[in-house]
Amino acid sequence: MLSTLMDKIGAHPKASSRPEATRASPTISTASHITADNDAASDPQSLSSSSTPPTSIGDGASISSTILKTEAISSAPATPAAEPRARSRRERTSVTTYNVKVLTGTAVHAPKKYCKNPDGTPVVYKKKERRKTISNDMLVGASGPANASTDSLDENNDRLIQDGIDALDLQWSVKKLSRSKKDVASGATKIKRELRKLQDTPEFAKIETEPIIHEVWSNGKLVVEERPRKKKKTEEPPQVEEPKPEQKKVNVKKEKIWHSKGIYAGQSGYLDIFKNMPKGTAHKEDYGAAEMKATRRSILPLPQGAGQHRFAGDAALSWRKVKKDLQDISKCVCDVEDGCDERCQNRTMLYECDDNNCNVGKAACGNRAFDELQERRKAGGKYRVGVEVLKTADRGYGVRSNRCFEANQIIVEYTGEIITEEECDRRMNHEYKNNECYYLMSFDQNMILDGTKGSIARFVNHSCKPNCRMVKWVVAGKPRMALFAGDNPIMTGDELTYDYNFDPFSAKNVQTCRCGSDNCRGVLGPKPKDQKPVKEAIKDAVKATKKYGKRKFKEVFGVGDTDDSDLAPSPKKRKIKVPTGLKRSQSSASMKMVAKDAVKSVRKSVSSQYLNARKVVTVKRETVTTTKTKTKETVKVNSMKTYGSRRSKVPSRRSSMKTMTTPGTPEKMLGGMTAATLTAPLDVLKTRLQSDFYQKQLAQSRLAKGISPHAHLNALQSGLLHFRETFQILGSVHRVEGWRALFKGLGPNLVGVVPARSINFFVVGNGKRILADYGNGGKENAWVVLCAAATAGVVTSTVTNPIWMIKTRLQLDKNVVEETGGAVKRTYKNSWDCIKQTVGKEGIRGLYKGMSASYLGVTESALQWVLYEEMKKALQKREERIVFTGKERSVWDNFISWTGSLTAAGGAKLVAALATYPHEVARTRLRQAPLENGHPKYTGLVQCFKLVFKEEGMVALYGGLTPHLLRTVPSAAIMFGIYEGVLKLLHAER
Ligand SMILES: C[S@@+](CC[C@H](N)C(=O)[O-])C[C@H]1O[C@@H](n2cnc3c(N)ncnc32)[C@H](O)[C@@H]1O
Repeated sequence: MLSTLMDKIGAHPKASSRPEATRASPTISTASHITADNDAASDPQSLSSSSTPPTSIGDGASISSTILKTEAISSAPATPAAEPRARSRRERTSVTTYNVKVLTGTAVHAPKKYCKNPDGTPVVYKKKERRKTISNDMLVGASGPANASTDSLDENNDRLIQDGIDALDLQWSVKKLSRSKKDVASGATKIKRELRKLQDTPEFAKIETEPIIHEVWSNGKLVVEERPRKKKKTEEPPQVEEPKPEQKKVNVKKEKIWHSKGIYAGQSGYLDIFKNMPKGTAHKEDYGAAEMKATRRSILPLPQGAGQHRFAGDAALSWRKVKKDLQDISKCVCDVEDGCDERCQNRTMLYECDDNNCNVGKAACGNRAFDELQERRKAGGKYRVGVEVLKTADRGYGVRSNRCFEANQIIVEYTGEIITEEECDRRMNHEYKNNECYYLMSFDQNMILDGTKGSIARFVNHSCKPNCRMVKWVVAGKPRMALFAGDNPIMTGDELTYDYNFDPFSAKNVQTCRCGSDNCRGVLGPKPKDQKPVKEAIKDAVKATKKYGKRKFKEVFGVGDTDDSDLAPSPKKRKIKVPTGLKRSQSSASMKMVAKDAVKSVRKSVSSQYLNARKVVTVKRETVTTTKTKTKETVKVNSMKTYGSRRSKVPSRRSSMKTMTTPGTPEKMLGGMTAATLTAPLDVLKTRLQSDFYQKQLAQSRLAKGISPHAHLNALQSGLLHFRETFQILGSVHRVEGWRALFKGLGPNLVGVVPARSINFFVVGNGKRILADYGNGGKENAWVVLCAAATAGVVTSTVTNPIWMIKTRLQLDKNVVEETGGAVKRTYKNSWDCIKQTVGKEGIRGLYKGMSASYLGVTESALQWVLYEEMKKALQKREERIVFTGKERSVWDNFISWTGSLTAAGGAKLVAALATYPHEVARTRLRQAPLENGHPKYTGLVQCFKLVFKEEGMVALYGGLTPHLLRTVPSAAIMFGIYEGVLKLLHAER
């Protein structure tokens, strides 16, 4: 405005050079306001023209913006006419002064017309006085002219002050202000202290202290730009930083402690199980010390997989990926109207439809259960998930629904870690060795699905009348397992169950079923076979399989193993428990084997293989009850105890393992002693045939009879001759020495068999565990078994060699028997005499003769153990195949089942003996210790082998093989047979 005015009056020297009019023009006007006050004396004209209160937005803004003022000031050079001289800082601060004047109504502009002397001449202020205060300006002025009309001046002053008060929006009136006319006249205006205080505040002056640096108006709108960054004070040349020595970051990972077992293992979210329980319902004894600690402290639930299986250990490496092109070989042929219903080939084959194999597309397809489940999970919420864990009265934990499910609707996926059998074994022996319940289920490709860190589905219990079923599907080429509602809908609160179709494999593993249904089978066992008629769906499936070649019929359903009630055939589920007690002595390999076979069979179907030692132990402890009801009651009490307290007196799996490896159980002893007694004559014969005395006698007899020596015969002839001679000697011993001679050395044999067998079992059993634990990461493989067996052989030989030494000498005693007047004179009267004579003549070392050969014989027992394990596995697999296929057991099957162990034991011994026999001959000769020219003939193991081979040929190194085989093979068979038989009897009773 000022500039415009100046333009008009021609006071602006370079009007044309002024920057183009913008919204900043009010700035200029403001600047004019600023100058107005201070230059009032020098330029009252300009002051009067520019001292109107702000009336426009621009003005207002200008008043309230110091920045604009600052800008205006800084832009002063562009409008030199508006600022004839440089203003001092002091002047700029006068803005406040101006505003106060305006506000109080004492501003110079307003009273100009009044500030005249009564004669009409303008009042001339003394500069010094004027600078005192605003009021003083007026007051000084007012007191100036002596002839002023005091009344009119008072009136004017009052009005001016009232104007100011009004401008301030204060609820004051001039009259109320304690100001007397006298005061006014004397220039001592008393403005309230508060008002005076306010005068110097920016708020009072409506000045915004917060700087608005960039304020741009465009098209009538305010555009606020971002504040520019502060400039660096001084721009320093970029410093070349010296490379710092790399500090290695030590990643100190805080190790979390997870629940590895119990209800919260694997669940998402930390829960305090006692928190929300009504008072009195949380019993510590129900949960066990570990769980209590875990929930009370910061132990977290195990991380739950995102609904997917996870590979653990080497499993991922061994997993065969299904080739995409193979699985997507064909699409279903459904119509949109069908919506992939029961007739959908994918559905029949338990393949979930997806974009690759579905003909109708997602919107119309009704065969995307896992997809539906995923959507539900994604949406989240307790009720969409729909399941929760409950604690049952007598079956441990269980799962119930907390929403309704339609018939056949997917409920929850069974997820967990996919592990190899070896890993499974390791976990069983290490991580879970103290656990009472295992959640291991046979899965696919010989792998095990370990649900311990898996989904809640692992808690689903068995029922003989289930409301759900567990089905394995192939989803996008991967096997997945889920619990589906049965043929009826499920209501909120129902406990979810499915038929485990549990195969206990052995009577001792049978668990009592407590499902409480009217058709309860009484035990957790397989479905009765007559309940499984072949269904139309299976036939369809067979057709479909043939047609589409996706999965073999057996792979999908298992042979004839379907549930009548199932629309989609229910695959067979199998549960196997840990063999306990002495059975364990067959090593955990048999458990592994069971798992393995189950897995293989389950490739056909779903197999659930829960290994539950707790129940086994419970069942084992039960007393024999005659009626089913009574059994149930007994079991209930026992198992409730077991469930009730994890610290119950019921032996844990660990203790059962101890039993398994403890030596000296009656079964073993009885087996070993019976075998030794029955085969004693063969043992005598073998020893004699191994000795050089008998070999010499036989050679002489052959010479006398004109029979060619073995060296001149072919293998067959030599074998036949060997047999004939063997049985001739057997007859002659009986004839010449009497039947008692056939049992020479039985005493030490019976004495020795107990410690020998016990030590062997003990060392093998514990050796395997120790070697696996400390040398093979907990895995028990063939090498572990071999090393354990070798160690057992060395220990057993060392401890028992004196016994066998005495036995051998007693058996060979015949060669020094002399007939003297009808009386039989023998070298040794009995075992004790033999010991005395041996120690007396040869010292204690005499008792350890032949020990080097015995050590060599360790190879035989090691080989025997390994072979036996392998054969047992093969037999077990056979058994499983029979059970899984559900075929009728033939006589042959039963025969194999009963004689399998005998055959395995005998077979293993046969092969091992044939492979290592020469050490037996060397051992007998070293123990026999014949003299030649008054010196021991055989001085060491190698010398013995060489000499026998040189003097008598290779055949002599196999002397006594026939009776040895005749004895050891049946002996091994009898021993294991009696051992297994006694076990069967004992457990059948239990
Ligand atoms: C996979 S677990 C199920 C969850 C288990 N109840 C728990 O507490 O962890 C399987 C075990 O639960 C027990 N169980 C399940 N259903 C049962 C039933 N109907 N009767 C008796 N015990 C059952 C058996 O001990 C079985 O070995």
